Amino acid sequence: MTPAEAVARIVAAIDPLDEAAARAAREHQDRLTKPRGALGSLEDVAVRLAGIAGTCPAPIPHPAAVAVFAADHGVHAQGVTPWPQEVTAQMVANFLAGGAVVNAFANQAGATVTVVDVGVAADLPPTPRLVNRKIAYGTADLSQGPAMTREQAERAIATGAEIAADLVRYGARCLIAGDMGIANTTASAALVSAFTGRDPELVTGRGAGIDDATLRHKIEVVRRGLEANGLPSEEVPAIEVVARVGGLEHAAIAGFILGAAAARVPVILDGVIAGAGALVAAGIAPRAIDYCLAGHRSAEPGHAATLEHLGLRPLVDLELRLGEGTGAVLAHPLVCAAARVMHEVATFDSAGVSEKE
Ligand SMILES: O=C(O)c1ccc[n+]([C@@H]2O[C@H](COP(=O)([O-])O)[C@@H](O)[C@H]2O)c1
Ligand SMILES: Cc1cc2nc[nH]c2cc1C
Repeated sequence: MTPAEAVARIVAAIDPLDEAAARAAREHQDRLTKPRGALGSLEDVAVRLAGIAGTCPAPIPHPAAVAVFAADHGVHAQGVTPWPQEVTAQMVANFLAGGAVVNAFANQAGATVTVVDVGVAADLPPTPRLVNRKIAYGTADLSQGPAMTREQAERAIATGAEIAADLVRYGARCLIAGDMGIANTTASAALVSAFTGRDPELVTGRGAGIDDATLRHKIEVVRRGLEANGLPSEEVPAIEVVARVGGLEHAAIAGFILGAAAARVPVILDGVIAGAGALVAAGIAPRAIDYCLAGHRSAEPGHAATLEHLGLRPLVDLELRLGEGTGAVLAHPLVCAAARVMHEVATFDSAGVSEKE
């Protein structure tokens, strides 16, 4: 099977949400011993989970599995980040040793962390916990032309979908999309601008920490990258957009979302990189976004634009700007709580509580 055929097969496996289960969940919410709507957007989460699972109430989406997709970026050469490229590989080692923030948050949430090398620019020592699916030693510089070939993008998408299917097979009931890649907020800004049509100035941020002068330069690099790649354009398909200005981790995250949707398992999105991956997934299969929950809103400005464009409401807003899946892992207990309400809270009838007059 070619990578293009693999992607087409995953897309064909994505069904719409189960409307009857979602309707039953909304009706059940309204019978629970609380004023109607009192759980705010957690009620929408419970309804969404029922539509995803196709049952009411939905199973509690536990345990969660985090996949951290790691890759490097040719645009690093443009001086868009103060961090050396080696930090991507070094942080992969840190994830594998259990020493990163995502490991601590995942331990708290009872989630596993799987690290997937889709494009790190170094050979990583093989260890049983690292999934080596390297497609290239980093992308080409998007400010000069296409970051990758269409086939590379398709392979990364198919890889992300396979990882999602594997994690579900191993018992995950909720998937979390994380990333690691020095310079990937530049590629994210280019993707967000390409898909939302917003000016690079509005969607480019400070990433892992830059001064005002470097931010101005980064905005110009994003602008040059879009121009060099003929974007934005309605005529360019989403796979081609991620191939031209995205990263291998963005493409893999898009595939991971498609894979979660095909398996009818909820996927919690992290920050601007996962969000940009979701824009790609939406361009390939719009209904895949129905299987997504926005874990948090990142401080990176392109993330708010992304969530608005996708119509997703973030569960947590703590001004995080780390990536790795951290914001999504923090939201996982909230998603589980929303589901648990539907199993355990009494109804007005069962508890003998009088209803509003
Ligand atoms: O998730 C986010 O919204 C986010 C915001 C800022 C930075 N990051 C992380 O920081 C790295 C990229 O930052 P930079 O400045 O090198 O583009 C990459 O590893 C991301 O996971 C992540
Ligand atoms: C130290 C460090 C940790 C990270 N985790 C995700 N992106 C990161 C970027 C840096 C620089």
